Amino acid sequence: MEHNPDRLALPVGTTLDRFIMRKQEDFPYATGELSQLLRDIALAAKIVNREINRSGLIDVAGAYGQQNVQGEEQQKLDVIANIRFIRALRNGGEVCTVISEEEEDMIQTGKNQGKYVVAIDPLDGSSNIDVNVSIGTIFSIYRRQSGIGQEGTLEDCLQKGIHQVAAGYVIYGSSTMLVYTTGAGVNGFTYEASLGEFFLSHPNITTPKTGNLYSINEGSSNSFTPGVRDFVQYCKDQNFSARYIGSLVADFHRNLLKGGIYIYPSTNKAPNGKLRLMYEGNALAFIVEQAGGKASNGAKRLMEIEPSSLHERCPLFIGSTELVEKAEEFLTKERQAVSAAQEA
Ligand SMILES: O=P(O)(O)OC[C@H]1O[C@](O)(COP(=O)(O)O)[C@@H](O)[C@@H]1O
Ligand SMILES: [Mg+2]
Ligand SMILES: [Mg+2]
Repeated sequence: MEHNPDRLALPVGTTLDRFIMRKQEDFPYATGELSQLLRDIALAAKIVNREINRSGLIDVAGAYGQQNVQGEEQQKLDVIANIRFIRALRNGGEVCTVISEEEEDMIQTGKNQGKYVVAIDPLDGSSNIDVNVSIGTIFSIYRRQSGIGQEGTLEDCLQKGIHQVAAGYVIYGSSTMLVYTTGAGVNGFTYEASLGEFFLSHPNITTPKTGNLYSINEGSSNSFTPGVRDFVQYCKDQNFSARYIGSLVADFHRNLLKGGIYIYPSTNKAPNGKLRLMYEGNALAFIVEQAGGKASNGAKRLMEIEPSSLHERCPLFIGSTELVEKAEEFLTKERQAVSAAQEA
């Protein structure tokens, strides 16, 4: 944000609700359901924000004692956030079906008139909850393909990222922000807890074409493929800074604003990487592209991957266009070397 010495004297500004309403006025034939859906998500985000803020004081921190569908240890806040977002989406009435990282199957809201399907990672970076480090929520919104009046179908849920009508994330950090796109740029809103409102703080976010930050879990470097290893070496040769929080939302948000690349590659342990296409990858890919950046699985545009299951994983290379393209160059060389070896 540009420094403005008068800023402190200014009123806080445009609320998220007013911003959504103004955008709605740009589309007089739109019915307002998507706008209402974004408001429902913002409401759930405020509730989850409250739970996170006081998690050290009341019994909502720590392990829940069960594993989710991915075989990962659930934290109490994973479960709470999942309940809160699903409840808000069900009560809102615009959504027929929700898919969540925390749920094995589709969740039918019972609102069969709803035109939309939502994919959500209710709490991202949950290993950072107990240590007061930034965590987040990630969501994608799709228009249903099946006819109104019945439950949403698997086909409604398994759409390519390019079909998202909106996507966003909430970062619960040193301040709480909601960042979203409906395909006409990216805007960020900062939460003012005493007023209970998100205010427009980062209008028209654009990401730098390049940057000097690289974010990858180098603890797994023994199982990186040669292309990834070479790209990481390239980053070091350029004297880039390594930054890795371990909460995708927080790592992504920093790089979006400052320029850089985030990588979660395929490794020996996780041949398709760790991140989930439907709950994490596609939403951030839509946002980064709308901000002028790029997202890829190393071989193709992430949003063009045809999903085949709700919880499928994908390698992720996301951030400043020049850096993602550079990483893709190294991966292309790796693939060429593999096929040359196979032919020999
Ligand atoms: O510890 P690792 O393997 O680097 O994993 C960190 C990544 O895993 C995740 O925590 C997965 O998200 P969840 O907390 O939603 O399961 C990402 O947010 C994060 O970037
Ligand atoms: Mg996550
Ligand atoms: Mg999660």
